[in-house]
Amino acid sequence: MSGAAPSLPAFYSDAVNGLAIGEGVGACGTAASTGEMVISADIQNDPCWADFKELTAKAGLASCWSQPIFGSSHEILGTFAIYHGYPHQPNNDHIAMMEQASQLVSLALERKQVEGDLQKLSRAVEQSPTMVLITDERGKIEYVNEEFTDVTGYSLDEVRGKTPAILNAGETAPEFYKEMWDVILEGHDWHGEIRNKTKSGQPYWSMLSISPILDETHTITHFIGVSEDISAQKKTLEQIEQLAFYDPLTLLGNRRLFKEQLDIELKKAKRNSTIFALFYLDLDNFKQINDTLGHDAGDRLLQAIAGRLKGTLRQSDLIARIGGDEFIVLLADVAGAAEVASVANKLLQAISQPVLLGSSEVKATVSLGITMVPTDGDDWAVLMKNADLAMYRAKHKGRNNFQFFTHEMNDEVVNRASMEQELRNALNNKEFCVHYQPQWSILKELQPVCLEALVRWNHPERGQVSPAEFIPVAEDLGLIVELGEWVLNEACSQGRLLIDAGYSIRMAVNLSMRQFFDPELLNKIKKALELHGFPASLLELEITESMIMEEVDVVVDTLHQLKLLGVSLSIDDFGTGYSSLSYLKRLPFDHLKVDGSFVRDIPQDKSDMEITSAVIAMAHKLGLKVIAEGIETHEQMAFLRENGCEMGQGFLLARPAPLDDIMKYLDVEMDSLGD
Ligand SMILES: Nc1nc2c(ncn2[C@@H]2O[C@@H]3COP(=O)(O)O[C@H]4[C@@H](O)[C@H](n5cnc6c(=O)[nH]c(N)nc65)O[C@@H]4COP(=O)(O)O[C@H]3[C@H]2O)c(=O)[nH]1
Repeated sequence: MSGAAPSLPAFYSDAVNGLAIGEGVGACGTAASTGEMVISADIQNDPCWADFKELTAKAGLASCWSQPIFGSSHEILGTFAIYHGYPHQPNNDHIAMMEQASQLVSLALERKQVEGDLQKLSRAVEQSPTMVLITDERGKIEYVNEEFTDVTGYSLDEVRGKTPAILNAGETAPEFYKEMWDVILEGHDWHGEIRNKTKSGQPYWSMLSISPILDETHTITHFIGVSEDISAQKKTLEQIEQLAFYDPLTLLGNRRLFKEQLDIELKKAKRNSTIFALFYLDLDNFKQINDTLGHDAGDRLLQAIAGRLKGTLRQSDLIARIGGDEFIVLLADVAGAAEVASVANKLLQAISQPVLLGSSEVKATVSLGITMVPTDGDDWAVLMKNADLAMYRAKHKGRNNFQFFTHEMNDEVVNRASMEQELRNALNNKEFCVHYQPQWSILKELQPVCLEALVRWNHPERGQVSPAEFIPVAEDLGLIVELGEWVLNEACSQGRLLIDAGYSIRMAVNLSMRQFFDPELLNKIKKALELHGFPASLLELEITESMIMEEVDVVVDTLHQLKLLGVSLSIDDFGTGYSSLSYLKRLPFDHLKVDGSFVRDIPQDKSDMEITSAVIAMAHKLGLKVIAEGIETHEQMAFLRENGCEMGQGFLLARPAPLDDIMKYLDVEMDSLGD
């Protein structure tokens, strides 16, 4: 309770102030609590004053009549009370007077409350952190708040009587405003984002809500606009979008953006019956460049490639970077395959021009797969798969070329899937066997010095499947580790049988990439040697040149550990990789096998002959003996001998065959073949 009573003693008012209302808390407390008039004609004998007898006696108050004051919604605002210094019972006139007085007080109190509310409201609007603008029904500005002035630079005096059109940045179409007015004039609220400008002409994004204010006859009297400057949020959103849809390194679109754009292009092409082409590009030697020149150089190369793509293609073509060194291009609205092929050629040309990365000049090439839309498909997943398959075909065809997708490529994938399944069962079903091909010393007398173990798959329906076909699949599936171990054991056990029969000959076994990087490799080799009692000195492991280019440190370490076992090592398919001389010098190889592809065209291809003789000379400088693969003719043999190649292998000398068939070469001197 709090009281306002100028004629009551101050100590009395102080004592009463702050008391909780309730029955028994004097006449006023009881009236406020019950909503009924309370007449205490004799305070000293009135139970509701029991706790305040002394206080009232001290104040000289003997009677109190208290009437509740009701607000317009019949809520109790307070009480109106009359005290007397003597016990006093009111008559009807007194009661009527009390009721009238309380009504008058109610009016005064309510008015004060409304004024207070209005004041609070206007202060809230004035100091609101959002912009508030009020116009009359013709759109003439009557009021703007401080925030409006802060953001736009316009004071109320400057804009009063003008329309909000002064804020129009001129970047929004008139139809937009027309639609907005249609909504508001219908008496509805409108929300939206519009581009405004400040007094100094600075454009900004405004998130705006406009509400018409209606009177009791539902006529619009005013409009109120509440808005916020959302330029900063917009900018953040744009940045997020940039990150979500663009590759920060090359500033090209990313996979997500490309997919969206492709969907639009697909619909367009369908509507207009046009065709377009999808290119999938993969850098051929990116890993090598990255590994040798570092990631910064790799990044700059990718930027350079992106620049070349942009420089070669039309502005309307879409380009995206969708992975580390993978780009994708959509060539919109093309006339046909010939045009597409010519663009592909131009791209290969542009990309293969040398790029200067710091002080090194690098030549990058790409393998490019092409799929045509809608001929090859009309859906993102299918098209991507097609282009990817075609790109892989381009890789297999020697890189730096392009290939169109064909449906046969798809069939191959299906075949491969079934081969995967069959391969998984082949070991258990004992469908593999090992053939051996002798390697011969060729310089003086022709003598078999080693037998290379070559695995064969006797497929129950397809007959013998070439290892060139199934080894890569076994490698991908990881099955090669188990298969390779089986071949190793076969070779050691057959080698042991040969020793027992009086022929001590080296057995060469191919190691696949997965086997080479298998942490159990050394243990497995030791175990095989022990199990079959085959001496390490007679086991040769063939490791391809491409394998030693992988994780350099692991390779060097593994090769040295193998060497410690006592086995000999040969570097296979030499000439097909990119190994550097200084690197080779660090590796403990015994033999180097010149790849058959160089031997094949001797003596027709002069450059192959030059390469072969250079490789032989280089190998000798490194202290390695050379084995030439794929010798098929006497001319080849003569050339290799002239160039000092110590050993040879090929159909001219012996084809791979089961060990029983190979035994004859071990019995017979073969001098006659050499001439
Ligand atoms: N045109 C022609 N070819 C000749 C001639 N002399 C030998 N060849 C073939 O050349 C391949 C030599 O083996 P590679 O280069 O290690 O190439 C091998 C090797 O990389 C892989 N491979 C075979 N067996 C195994 C194995 O047990 N483990 C692993 N990891 N790979 C194996 O499969 C590849 C192909 O093996 P094959 O089909 O047996 O093919 C063999 C052999 O039959 C010739 O005068 N002319």
